[in-house]
Amino acid sequence: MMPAARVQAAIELLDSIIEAAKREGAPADRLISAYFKQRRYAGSKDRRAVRDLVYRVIRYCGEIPKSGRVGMIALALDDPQLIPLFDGSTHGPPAIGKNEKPASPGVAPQWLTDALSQSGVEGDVAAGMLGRAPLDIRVNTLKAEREGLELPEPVEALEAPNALRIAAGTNVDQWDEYLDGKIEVQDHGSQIACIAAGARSGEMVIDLCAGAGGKTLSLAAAMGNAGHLIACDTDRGRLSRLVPRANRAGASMVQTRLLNPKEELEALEEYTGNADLVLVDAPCSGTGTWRRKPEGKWRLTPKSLAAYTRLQDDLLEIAAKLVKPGGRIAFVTCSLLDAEGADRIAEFLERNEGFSLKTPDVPLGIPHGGGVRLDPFHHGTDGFFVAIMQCA
Ligand SMILES: C[S@@+](CC[C@H](N)C(=O)[O-])C[C@H]1O[C@@H](n2cnc3c(N)ncnc32)[C@H](O)[C@@H]1O
Repeated sequence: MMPAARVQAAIELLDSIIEAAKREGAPADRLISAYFKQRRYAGSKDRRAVRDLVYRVIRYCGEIPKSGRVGMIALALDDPQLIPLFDGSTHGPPAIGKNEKPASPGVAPQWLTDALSQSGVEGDVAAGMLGRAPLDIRVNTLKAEREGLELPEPVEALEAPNALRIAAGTNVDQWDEYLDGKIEVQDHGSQIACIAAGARSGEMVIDLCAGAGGKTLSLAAAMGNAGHLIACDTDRGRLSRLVPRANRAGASMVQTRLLNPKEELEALEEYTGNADLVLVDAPCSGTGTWRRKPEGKWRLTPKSLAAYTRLQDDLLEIAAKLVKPGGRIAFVTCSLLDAEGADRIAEFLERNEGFSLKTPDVPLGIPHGGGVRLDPFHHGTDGFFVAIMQCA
């Protein structure tokens, strides 16, 4: 593909990403894969270049652009090398018209930048949310130790005791060490959140929102496979992906339980008042994961944010019923909005006088809103809020 054709392809893709963001359609990475499946003539360099342009525009524009073209024009005004590629050639975009209004640059739509700013996220910290994510792995201590583990590529040891960072884009899932379950892909921030939860051997632990088990496997390793670890979720597909991962990791202690929304406690009746630890890794807006899915800033609405916060409250109430006296709740969201962190905790503690905050014992993070916060700018991790509440 000629460079101008790549720009035009990126504009077309942006149009579909913008449409999908408005009507809760497919995420950008899926739309990009589908686009190239139908255009086999595009080689790997073309795909990489188009993808890169698409994500640069998404990162660059704050408000959702009116069209892919005005988004690309905004980027071109910031990167003049792109301007001559609006050349009107057969497969390229028409020249930029004098009256064409470019999309406005920014971190996120105004309502979200305001909410972030009220949560203490501004300037470099806010801009850092749209950087590029590294690739972090966790050494699975059920099968290996970080010290002395030989891996095919150079790695950097991080603060979490089993965390390593490697070059983004490395295909670790083809490494023997991955296939043997000695390593897992897990963001450093997610590893820190599990450390904060402090799961110990022999405990009764409920991972209430286990998904495909990213944190479950980390908890199983911390527990040395001893005790009880119940991985729950309302999403059958995600839970079913957890099972082979647990097998590969040798996490034989993990039991899964599929929940029905609004009937979670019925399914977990036998554990009521019995858990040493309930991890609530709650569904959230994902503002802390914009490095991986920057279009998330265009997909979120005040209404969907409010729905997340209601669900977070409900899940915390469920956790409060499961935990035993002296036990604890670890509340985690991958969000930097106080609405999904400090505010949820404050309201929970108001409703539940028997619980008190415990300072998370973690090697990284900034105390914030009763818990700790991690962010891409300060810590090079995804954005996370983690709080621990102990039952009297
Ligand atoms: C942030 S994700 C969990 C990620 C996972 N813990 C990990 O580390 O990979 C939140 C999960 O909550 C699940 N969920 C949504 N509503 C739920 C509910 N009412 N009860 C339990 N899980 C729920 C979602 O299906 C989703 O998998």
